[in-house]
Amino acid sequence: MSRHRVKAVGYDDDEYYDDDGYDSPDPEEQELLQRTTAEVLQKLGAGLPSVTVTKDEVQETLYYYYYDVEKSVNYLKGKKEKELKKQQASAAAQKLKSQSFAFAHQRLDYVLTGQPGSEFPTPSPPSAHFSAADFFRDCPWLHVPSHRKADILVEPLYPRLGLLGGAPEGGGKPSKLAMLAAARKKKEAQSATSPPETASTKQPGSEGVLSPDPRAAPLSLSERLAKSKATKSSELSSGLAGLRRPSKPSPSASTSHANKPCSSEPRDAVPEPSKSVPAQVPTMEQRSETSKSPELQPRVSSLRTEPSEFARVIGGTSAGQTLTQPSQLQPSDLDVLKIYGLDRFAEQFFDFAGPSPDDVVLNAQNTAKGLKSKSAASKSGDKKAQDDMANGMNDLSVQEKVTVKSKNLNVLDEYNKSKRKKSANFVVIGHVDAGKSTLMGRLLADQGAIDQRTLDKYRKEAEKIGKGSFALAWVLDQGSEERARGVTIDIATNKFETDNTAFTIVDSPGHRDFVPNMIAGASQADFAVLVIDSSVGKFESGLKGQTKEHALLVRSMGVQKIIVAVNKMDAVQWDKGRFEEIEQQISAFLTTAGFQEKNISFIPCSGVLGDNITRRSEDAKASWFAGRTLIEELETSEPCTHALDKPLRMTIGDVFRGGVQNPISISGRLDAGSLQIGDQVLTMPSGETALIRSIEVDSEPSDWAVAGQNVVLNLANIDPVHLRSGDVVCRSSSPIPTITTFTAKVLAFEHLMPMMVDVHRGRLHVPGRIAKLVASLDKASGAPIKKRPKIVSPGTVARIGVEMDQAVPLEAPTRIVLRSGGTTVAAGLLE
Ligand SMILES: Nc1nc2c(ncn2[C@@H]2O[C@H](COP(=O)(O)OP(=O)(O)OP(=O)(O)O)[C@@H](O)[C@H]2O)c(=O)[nH]1
Repeated sequence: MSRHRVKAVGYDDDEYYDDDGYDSPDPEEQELLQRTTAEVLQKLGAGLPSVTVTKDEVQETLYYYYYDVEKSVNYLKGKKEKELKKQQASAAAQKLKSQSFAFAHQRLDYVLTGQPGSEFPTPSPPSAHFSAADFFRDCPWLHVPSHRKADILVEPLYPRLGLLGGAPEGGGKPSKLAMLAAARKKKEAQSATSPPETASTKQPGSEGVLSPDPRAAPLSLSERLAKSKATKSSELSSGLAGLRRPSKPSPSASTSHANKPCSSEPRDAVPEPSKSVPAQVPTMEQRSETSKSPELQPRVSSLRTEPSEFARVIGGTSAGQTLTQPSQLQPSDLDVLKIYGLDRFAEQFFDFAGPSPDDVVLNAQNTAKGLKSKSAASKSGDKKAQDDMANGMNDLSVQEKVTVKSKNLNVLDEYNKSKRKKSANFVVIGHVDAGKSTLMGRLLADQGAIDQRTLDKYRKEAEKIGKGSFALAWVLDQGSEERARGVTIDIATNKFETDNTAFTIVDSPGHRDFVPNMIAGASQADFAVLVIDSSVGKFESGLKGQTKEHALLVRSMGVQKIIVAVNKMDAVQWDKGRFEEIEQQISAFLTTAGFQEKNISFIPCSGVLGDNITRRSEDAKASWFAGRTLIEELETSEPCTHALDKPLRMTIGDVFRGGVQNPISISGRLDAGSLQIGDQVLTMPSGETALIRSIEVDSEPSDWAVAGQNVVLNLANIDPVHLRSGDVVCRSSSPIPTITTFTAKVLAFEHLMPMMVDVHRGRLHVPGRIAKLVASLDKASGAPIKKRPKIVSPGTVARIGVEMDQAVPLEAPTRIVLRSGGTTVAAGLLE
């Protein structure tokens, strides 16, 4: 019959089940089933009204209990009660879940938008207890024995309150700084437009003035504190009223605040969830609109931590005032901070748009001193500064082009027509301390190029540092190090004029360490003045030193005329024999070095005394000398002829910044060609072009310049980074080539072989190497004597191949000097 019973009798399933699956009950049994079903339902309906039991369930139970009504009712009752409890539990859990979600939603909504009319929600206690311990019960790693737990101190995420962030719990008396600031405020208020203090306004024992309003009567600090307590509590009561449910005003708001005037916003100020919180999440547009809502601001501001008394004193807000500045934080920032409970500190600590605490203090101090507040200045000036900067940036233009109108002169015609004096450069060379600078100082002084007053000043200053004998040398040695050491370091140029000639002196250093500078000076010279110290022993040491080297160098650089000033003759009592001895030795050497006898002249002189410089010596011991004085000898020296009609070449001696009119200037001597104002020139090796804005020739403004003249060119339309000493100015139509290798005919000063050398040309010097010895040459004819020698001995003329590490502007026939290890090894002509 039934499955239950059929199974009990042990029938096989295959035998039991017919095709339709079930056997159908007989009518008698059906009647019993109907009757008992009705009974069960009747009984269940009385006991469990809310529980719905289906007819099938009842019949199934009756069938199970052999139509026993009592058993079936009990079973069904128990079952339904269990189900009911289960349903209730799950409903409670669902309700809690939805409540939590709604609360989070409300908080988020409140934080993001600050909906007007909404109140900050507080979660209601959950109806069902949720135990985290139960939830993690099966997590064994959480059950750490207490003896194994480490003591870990976790620093708070936010700074502790105090000072400007609000006074600590319990208030406390104001700090010294607060008192000091209060005193300053008092001074400020007294000096401001407030009415003079009367007996009625002045409170006995007042310690300071805390009135933010200069028109208001000043209050003492104690009054201020008292007022702060009262106003704050009332303000909080009223301010928070809108945030709480009217039916449940928090009594703690008034009491706790009254007791803690400086404490931060109490937690109990946070209202409970309100039904007025809209369930619908507003759109972003709505949020931004509502966040700007003015009526919301007091609510937002009232959520902030109240400033401390010190902050109020410094900031000038009264106790009744709350921080009503709109938040500088974005709602999203606050949202994140709220998660960590930092929201109430956020606006204080991250409000960078407002004045910092330091600014507040400084502003207060400045205000007391009558200075302009930094914040005020910055606020008002910020926009202006930004605008100025933007405009300034727009105004800036690297490509600012200057146009200068050229007069289109025929410069050579102008030169020929001009009555300008011939100009001559001479370089002063010789061993260190031979007296070169002193001699030139004397020359300049005697020629009136330097006034007596300046000389006296130099003398005084030189005596002060124990170098009185160098006073004349200071005319040329202008550098502080040069003066302190009594040694010339770099070349110095100075000018003086005679009736016929404008002379430029190039005083070079005698010390061997500064030979490169001497080479730069020699490259600008038409002729040379070799100064020799005639003192006993000094002449001899000079010969071994730089006397010969300098003479050789100037000759190698193309100087043909040389005047030998046998100096310090006073030190040898104008000994004629000494003079003749020196003359003989030097003459022999110079001739060997390539100077013609007719181009060599000797003058016995004394730079210190000025004998035979510009005037004949009056010393009787010097009466044996009947030759020319130095100035007479200079006058007879013809400057070199220069290639005026050749392409423009000018080696830059110096680059300097002038004034506003002439920001970039270069100086040097024109080696070849000519130029005029308005010319476009090319600088090499940079390859940059520049416009000639103006020209100075021998310190005089000029429209043009020709080869041989010392000029200052004021340039435009070029960045100074493209200009360096040693660079060459030329024209784009005939640029000077830049090369890395060359062949040169040189006179060897030392043994030459394939070796590392420095290549010097004027101010320019670059590292390189002698790559090959092509041939040694006959001195007179220049014909090769020996091809590919392994070594070239000193005094030999040779043709060599040189490679340089970088490309430099060089062209034949340029004079070059090769140095190695601090000595000059060769000098000659680039072929
Ligand atoms: N007795 C005497 N001393 C002189 C004479 N000329 C220069 N001196 C001294 O020689 C010293 C050196 O003089 P400087 O003019 O500095 O010599 P210098 O050749 O220019 O020296 P450097 O440029 O450093 O190589 C100084 O103490 C001068 O006073 C001179 O005619 N007679």
